[in-house]
Parts: sequence; C-alpha cells; structure tokens
Amino acid sequence: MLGSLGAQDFRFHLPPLNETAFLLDFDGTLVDIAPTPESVVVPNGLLDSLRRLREACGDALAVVSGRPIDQIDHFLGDVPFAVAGEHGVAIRHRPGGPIERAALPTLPPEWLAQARDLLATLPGTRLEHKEGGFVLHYRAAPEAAETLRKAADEWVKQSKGTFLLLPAKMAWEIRPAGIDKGYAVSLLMESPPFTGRKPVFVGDDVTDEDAIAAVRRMGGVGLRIPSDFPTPSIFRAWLASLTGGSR
Ligand SMILES: O=P(O)(O)OC[C@H]1O[C@H](O[C@H]2O[C@H](CO)[C@@H](O)[C@H](O)[C@H]2O)[C@H](O)[C@@H](O)[C@@H]1O
Repeated sequence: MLGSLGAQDFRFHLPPLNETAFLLDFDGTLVDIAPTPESVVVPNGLLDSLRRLREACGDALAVVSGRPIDQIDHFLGDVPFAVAGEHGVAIRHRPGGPIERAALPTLPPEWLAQARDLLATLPGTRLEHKEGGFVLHYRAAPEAAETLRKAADEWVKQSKGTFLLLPAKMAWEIRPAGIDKGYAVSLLMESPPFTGRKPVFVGDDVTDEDAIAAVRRMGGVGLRIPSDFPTPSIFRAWLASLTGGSR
C-alpha cells in the first residue's frame, strides 16, 4: 500500500503510458529480497498489475535481471513481453522468441574450483553459477564477506579487465566486462515495441545503475529504491496505481 503517500507523490513526469516503455529490475524491486534466491515470493496482485501495465503500454514491458531468464520465467511466466537475464548476457526480445546471447569470454574453470573449495570452509555461503560468471552469496554468513571479496578480487585481477567484480546484495558477483544492464536496456530499446518510446527503468542495486544511466542518456527516467521509492512494496503500489488498480 502507498500508506500515507499518494500516487501523486510519485509522478516523476512520466509521459502517457502509450508513449512509455517500462524496464524493471526483479529482486528488491518487483519482489522483496528473501533469504535465498529461490525463496522469493511473487506478491498477490503483482502479475495482474504487470499485465495491466503491459496492455496500457502496448507491450513495452521488460524485466531486466541479474538472474538467468528461466528463473524470471519461473516467477513471472509470460507476463513481461521481453526479458534480459544475467545483466544482458541473454536477451529474449519477445514472448516465445529466441534468446540472443552475448559473446562471452571463457570463465577460468580453476576460479570455480577454488570458489567451491573456499565456500566449503565457510558455512552458510553459497555459489550461484551463471552462464557468464558466478555469484558468491553470503546473506546467511555475513562474516564471510571480506574473505570472499579478497578471493574474488584476486581472480578478477588475473583477468586483466576481462571480468569485473561487482558488489551485489549480500553477494559478490564476477561478470564479464562490457555486458551490463545499460547494454541490456540499450539493446531492448532498439526493437519494437520499445523503440521510439521513453524508457522508464526502476531498480534497487549497484548493478542497476548502468541501466539508470542508460535510460537517462536516452531522455528517459531512471528510478531507484530506496531513494525514489522507499520499499519494493511502495513501488508495487505505485506501479498498480499507474493503471488505476490497487493491490
Ligand atoms: O537484477 P536482479 O533481478 O535484482 O537480481 C539480482 C540478483 O538477485 C538474486 O540475489 C539477490 O536476491 C536474493 C533473493 O532476494 C537474495 O537472497 C540474495 O542475497 C541477493 O543477492 C540472484 O540470486 C542473483 O543471481 C541476481 O543477480
């Protein structure tokens, strides 16, 4: 619920919905952060409000996530028109369409082996292997953060700029350089139904800043939780209010 805040408090000078493209982050934005990646809950009403939004904006609704596309499909089904996964490593421009994959540098297999060995000594940490890199999660073991950061920093330094280390929420992510959410948003905006519309991106994390910068360069609106919306719940209520719905 918006609580004491009304939808009018969050107008952000958006153009009419039929001239707007919405590009939305998933974790910490559309859904609340949860203890583990698989335990996130899609709140009641979210899918309906996204469906209404997609209809109102002529299908120009994309989810741009750090997760692989199949995970977004698992949580949101066919509700978004387009999905960018792994920060743009994989992009599906339309429902049922092919997944376009960026050319990736080879992830040194010894990094993964060393990461597995290290995490085995740090109870509560976990490894998430992605197509282009991997994530070291420490939400259940915050005391391991610095040990993991140092190890990841060493691996990334060896790659001489081919891979980057990014701080995520209670996690460190190793990703190929040059592929980020800004790249994903720019590619999505090149195809119908996104082209020619004003992009609105909303995210909550350091990795969303590339997308926020990209949409602003395109004359669009980049918004962030918590500076623009205090919580994902308030963001969802605002989203629902755009099409006159309530949660
Ligand atoms: O780009 P996003 O859609 O925001 O995805 C970012 C990362 O989200 C997931 O990890 C984060 O959310 C988990 C569930 O709330 C949480 O348990 C974890 O601590 C967070 O780091 C996902 O696992 C990553 O692959 C995404 O990159």
